[in-house]
Amino acid sequence: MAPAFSASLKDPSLFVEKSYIDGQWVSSTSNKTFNVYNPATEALIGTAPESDTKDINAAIQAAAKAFPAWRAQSGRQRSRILRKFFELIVENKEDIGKIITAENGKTKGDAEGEALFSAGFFEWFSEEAPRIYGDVIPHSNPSSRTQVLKEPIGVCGLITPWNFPMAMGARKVAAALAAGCTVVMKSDGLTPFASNVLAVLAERAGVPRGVLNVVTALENTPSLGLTLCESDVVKKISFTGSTRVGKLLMQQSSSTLKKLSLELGGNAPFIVFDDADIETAVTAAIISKFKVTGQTCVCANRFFVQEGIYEKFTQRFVEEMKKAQVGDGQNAAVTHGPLTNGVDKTQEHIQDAVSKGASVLLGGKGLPTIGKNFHEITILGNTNDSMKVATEETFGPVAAISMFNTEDEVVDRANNCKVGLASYLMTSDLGKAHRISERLEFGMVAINTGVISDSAAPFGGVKHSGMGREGSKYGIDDYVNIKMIVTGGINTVHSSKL
Ligand SMILES: NC(=O)c1ccc[n+]([C@@H]2O[C@H](COP(=O)([O-])OP(=O)(O)OC[C@H]3O[C@@H](n4cnc5c(N)ncnc54)[C@H](O)[C@@H]3O)[C@@H](O)[C@H]2O)c1
Ligand SMILES: O=CCCC(=O)O
Repeated sequence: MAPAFSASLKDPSLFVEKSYIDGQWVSSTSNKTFNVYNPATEALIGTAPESDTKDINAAIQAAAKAFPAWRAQSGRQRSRILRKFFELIVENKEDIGKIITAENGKTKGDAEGEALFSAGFFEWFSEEAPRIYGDVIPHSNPSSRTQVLKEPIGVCGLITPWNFPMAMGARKVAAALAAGCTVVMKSDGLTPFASNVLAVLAERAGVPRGVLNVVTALENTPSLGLTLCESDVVKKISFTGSTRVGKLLMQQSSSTLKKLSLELGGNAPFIVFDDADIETAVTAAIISKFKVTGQTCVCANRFFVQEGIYEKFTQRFVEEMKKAQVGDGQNAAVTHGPLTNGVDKTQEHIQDAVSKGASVLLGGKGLPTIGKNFHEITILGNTNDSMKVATEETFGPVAAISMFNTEDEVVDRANNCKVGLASYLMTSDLGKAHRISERLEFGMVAINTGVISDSAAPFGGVKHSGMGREGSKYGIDDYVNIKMIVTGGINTVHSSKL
């Protein structure tokens, strides 16, 4: 028998094959489980409970029971716990990285980077927790006073994806806990174990029982999502994933009129103007397109390169990406791991583009000799806006490059999509950078960089990319209700004049 995966960890207790409900590690009451496989080796990593509606209802009840005491703690008290949480993630980053690589496939560097990215949200929100200020507003009537309080919403249902199995949960949990909310997190069935590490470390950091509950499921995911949406006890849903599922959750939440945060799909334009610094543009393109082998929601999807720089940019981009090494993310020499689940869509998009006239400048094929989830790093030239690489998010390692001539043309083409999450523009002209940024219909614009995310920056989209913001000083707003208190009958004549 192969040694258990947990034996490869410095601290095997970080790897737990259960759900975490009301401070206990539990199986599903149905006793059903599902298997989790390494996308690189296809080896079984472990099994997790196939939780059902009874299990998630137990988690909802636990979160409701824990809410009054958690909200009653001061922001400073919650801050100390969140700070400890941050420190524990940093201390355990190597083991966390190993778990992320095993279940998601991303490389060691990306996986440990994700651990630190996750830790950053706990650090940031530990600093925000004591500063959830209200307001005092001058009333129109001189004998009245108006105060505004920001109060925690209550129990929150968090649904997270597989592409950042720890960080997308951390982004939500840290903000929710800082605000004084309690949570039920439904992790992704492909990647449940890094989410479970959050529960292990929450307990060690001193998060009281019931405040954070983590429920695992694969096939039962839709029914658990429905239960969270339809529960009157759950006051808010925060979801990261596709636009299709985000819309479904919004519909399902209408009967209980929940507050929603939806971080959904993107179709990011990456615009390179003639006056761009070529090396800056190539470096940014590599990061934004091929991070996690093209599986991030902020990955560049459509490259628009101005006529005068098209050949030079394309040639340098291809030259650099030829150095990429695709393989098992555990291997230190590997720069790009397998796809967690997107080889078919990647192939479909390439074939569609080629059939409509695109040229393959690099890669183009799957890599079944390494494993069914591997795909070559691919760059396509001469793409156009009718191809699937332009109309849909590929979520795979394909850079689709097309040429443009004028500012107006590129702004129109970039905005010509239903979604609006991330966008990138490369130029040395400051005026143009501002002008174009203001015309782009996207929640986020990156100028001369391929790195868009930071715990201090508001992350989120417009149009069909969703609503709400995560991280930053705005991130808390998604987890509080505003309460107004008006006091009347205040005698405005000072006592000395009475
Ligand atoms: N905006 C962001 O921050 C962000 C981050 C990561 C991924 N994404 C988007 O997610 C998509 C890729 O992920 P995917 O295809 O796995 O997305 P998906 O929407 O199918 O899955 C995301 C999560 O939703 C869960 N889910 C699926 N059906 C559900 C249902 N009926 N009820 C409740 N939960 C359900 C899945 O188990 C998973 O945990 C891309 O479009 C990407 O852009 C967005
Ligand atoms: O994939 C979604 C989030 C990725 C990021 O914040 O960089």
